Amino acid sequence: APILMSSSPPGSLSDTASKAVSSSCVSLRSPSCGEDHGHSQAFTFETNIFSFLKRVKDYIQAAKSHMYQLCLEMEEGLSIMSHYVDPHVTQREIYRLGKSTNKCSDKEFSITGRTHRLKNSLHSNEGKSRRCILLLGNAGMGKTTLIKKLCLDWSRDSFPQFDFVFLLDGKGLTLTEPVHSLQTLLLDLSSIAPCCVDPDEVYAQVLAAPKRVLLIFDGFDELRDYESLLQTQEKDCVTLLQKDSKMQTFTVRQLYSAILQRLLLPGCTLLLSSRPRGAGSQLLRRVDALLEVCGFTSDSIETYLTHYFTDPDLRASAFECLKSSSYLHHLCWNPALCRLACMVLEQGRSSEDLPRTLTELYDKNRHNLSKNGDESDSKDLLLQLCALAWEGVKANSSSIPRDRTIPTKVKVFGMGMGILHPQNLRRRLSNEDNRNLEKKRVEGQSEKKGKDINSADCKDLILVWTCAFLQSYLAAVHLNVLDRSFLQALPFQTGAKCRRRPKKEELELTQRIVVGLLYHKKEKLQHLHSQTETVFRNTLTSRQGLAAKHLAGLSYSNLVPAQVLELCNYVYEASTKLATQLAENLPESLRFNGVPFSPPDVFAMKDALRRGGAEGRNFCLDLENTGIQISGLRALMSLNNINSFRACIADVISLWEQLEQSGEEELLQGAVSKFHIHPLKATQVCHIAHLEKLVNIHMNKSSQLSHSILADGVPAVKDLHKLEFDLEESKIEDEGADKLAMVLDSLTSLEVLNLSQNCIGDHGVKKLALALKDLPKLHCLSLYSNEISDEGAESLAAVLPQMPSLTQLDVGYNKLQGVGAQSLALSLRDCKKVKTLRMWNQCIPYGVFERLQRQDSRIL
Ligand SMILES: Nc1ncnc2c1ncn2[C@@H]1O[C@H](COP(=O)(O)OP(=O)(O)OP(=O)(O)O)[C@@H](O)[C@H]1O
Repeated sequence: APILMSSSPPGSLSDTASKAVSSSCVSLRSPSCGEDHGHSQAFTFETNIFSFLKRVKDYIQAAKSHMYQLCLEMEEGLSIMSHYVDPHVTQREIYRLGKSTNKCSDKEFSITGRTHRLKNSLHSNEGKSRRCILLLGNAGMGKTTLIKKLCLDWSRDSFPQFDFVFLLDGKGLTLTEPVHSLQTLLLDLSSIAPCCVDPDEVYAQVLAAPKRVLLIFDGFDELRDYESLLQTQEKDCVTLLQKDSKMQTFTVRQLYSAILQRLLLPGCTLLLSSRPRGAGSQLLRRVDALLEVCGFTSDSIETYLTHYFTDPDLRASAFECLKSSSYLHHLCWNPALCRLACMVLEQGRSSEDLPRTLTELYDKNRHNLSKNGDESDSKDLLLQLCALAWEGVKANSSSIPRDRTIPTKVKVFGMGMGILHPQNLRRRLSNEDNRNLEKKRVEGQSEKKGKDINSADCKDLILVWTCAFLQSYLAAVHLNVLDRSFLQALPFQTGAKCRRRPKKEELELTQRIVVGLLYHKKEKLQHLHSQTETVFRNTLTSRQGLAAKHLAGLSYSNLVPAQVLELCNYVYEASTKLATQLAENLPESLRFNGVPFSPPDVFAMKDALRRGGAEGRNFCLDLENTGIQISGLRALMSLNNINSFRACIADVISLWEQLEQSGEEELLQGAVSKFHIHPLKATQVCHIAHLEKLVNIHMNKSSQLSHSILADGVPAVKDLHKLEFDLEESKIEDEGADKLAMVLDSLTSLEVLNLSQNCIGDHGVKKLALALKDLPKLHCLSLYSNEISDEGAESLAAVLPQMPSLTQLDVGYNKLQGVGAQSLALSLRDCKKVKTLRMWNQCIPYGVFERLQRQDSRIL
């Protein structure tokens, strides 16, 4: 709820409705009208307003109850009311990469690691309007569910700031006919809009107060899907749209595009959901807040299980099983996989029989699928679906193209098995339909799907794969069983140029599962195969050989960190043999900075590192900006072949605190001595506070950590040679400089300090100057482009001779004038070691700088 709470002040429809009609009120009262006449006209008008208001209000009420019904169900058989668990949502920062340029290059904006893992970060920025919110999350992480919950809450009056909520689906783009207007888009295509008695009136109200409208775009698979909508439109189309948005001559694409470009309904609030892959620089430039659904924590998994298993015995055994199967437990971080794990646990399997990989998790599930119906018939239908699934993965599509003809039998089978789901893109439900829907719900019936897909409305129905994981699994079965182009299933196949581009999620999953299927439960695959047992086995063996050879031939030094992580997941899915091969080849220094780490990623990584350890290998890990959980850090630190590591300072401190509390001395010892922060580049304001906290521990000033292991200080602090403050969107200013000055004297190894472009003024530089003389090794100091004037320059000049190692000082582009420049130059005479002093700026009077430079050539 807080996502939207602060975005606009609460109001009521009556306020805005009266505002909406007030302009027409003026035009209705003609000045030529006589008194009496005017009175009676005003009377009719007021009656009109009342009925107008009533009709719009009725529509809103109907929309709410309709939405309530449609959003109650998370997926078939699971109700939000009973099964919803609050997912972990974090706020991320969007920032510019190159701050000194004005160019808007594609790379200028990037989504970087999580800035903070605060659950309530959504409360921040109170009062700042958030007109466009982007919700990111991988497949199955719960974006749609979160949106449904939000809609459900609106239907129960939890968002008084919005009179209207419309939900638009990315799949709507498959409707290509130019027959829509903004009005029909909102009132007919919004998947949660009810039937409307008087669309014109409702639409007028929407236009009159767009600030009270929330428009949600869901079902866009990747950021790049939005990106193509943001490309500029043809001029004519824009003019037409702005002139008359009621004309039914536009395509859904044109309308979506105009809304996203803020040409239509510019004042409304937009909530967009997407998977994080694909470039999104244009979109990110337009976004005010960026949220990420990070799935379930251990606690939420427990809550989910408690809701799922109502029988106490089953629940207890499910908890027990999950505890014993570490990887399965880690997979449950993804809500869709958590649900699947529960379905497997429901079968009351013994711990040994639980899935150990993603492939096995789906394998167990497929086994249920193929039980139904006539064996050979269902096998054939399943294989046809598998082929379709692979087509979709290749085309990066989570639905079956509308022009793709498929035998009805396959459709019905797919829907019956819960593999495909029919989605109606145009909801023109009559009141009668609504009543029927309600009746069915009350009676607990679900719609008869086989009939649905063949009904007259078929052209508006689209078949969607119910789950990305399942689609990938089926595609993998296809590649393994039928497809001759098995080679496509090997990772990192594409040419050097495409290599660095992030792979589509389904393709990555498919590749993992293909290799998983090669090694696990071969009998099950053979069941789908038409070859003889010997031929089948030979094919498998030769493919295993191909996979091993392919991995052996990879050039590990050319892989980007995300690919190294992908490989770890890949081999974990496959076999011990491949895993050992990987462990031998892993680079010693593993820099994952900026690569998101989920709990299963940590598990697979740990497995690979552990195997490396068995081969006598040691590793250095960089886990900054990976969003790794503290439990994940702890798991990796429990390995004894990690030489050094770095991660978010605040998280590492929390880990130390946990280890001290639990009395795990050995682990604490390792986590302290192996941690390093050099070179440190602070990019966010919170990093200053983190450093301060670390230095306080180093100085034994922390109340939380008092262990004897820390008595000699923190090696990471002692070994910091280079410190840079390159804050995005923000500056450290005098306040930050003040804080920094307090910790500087602990950084005894510091050689390079870069504080350029940080709005530091005289006050800040005075404090810094006092601390700088205590840094025995500092040889390079940059205060380039700050706000230091003569006073600050003088305080710097005063300490310069006391800085024994300084060789380079940069105070260029500040505000010092002749006096400051002269003091610095004078002081320079006593600093034999200094090689360069940069101090030019346009405030230094003409001639002064030149004279100083002539006197001392070190001045630049
Ligand atoms: N908060 C939640 N509480 C309980 N179950 C959840 C929650 N979020 C998701 N799920 C389960 O996971 C399934 C998948 O979630 P959802 O469809 O919302 O994911 P998504 O992020 O929209 O994925 P995709 O990108 O593939 O569309 C849901 O059908 C539901 O069973």
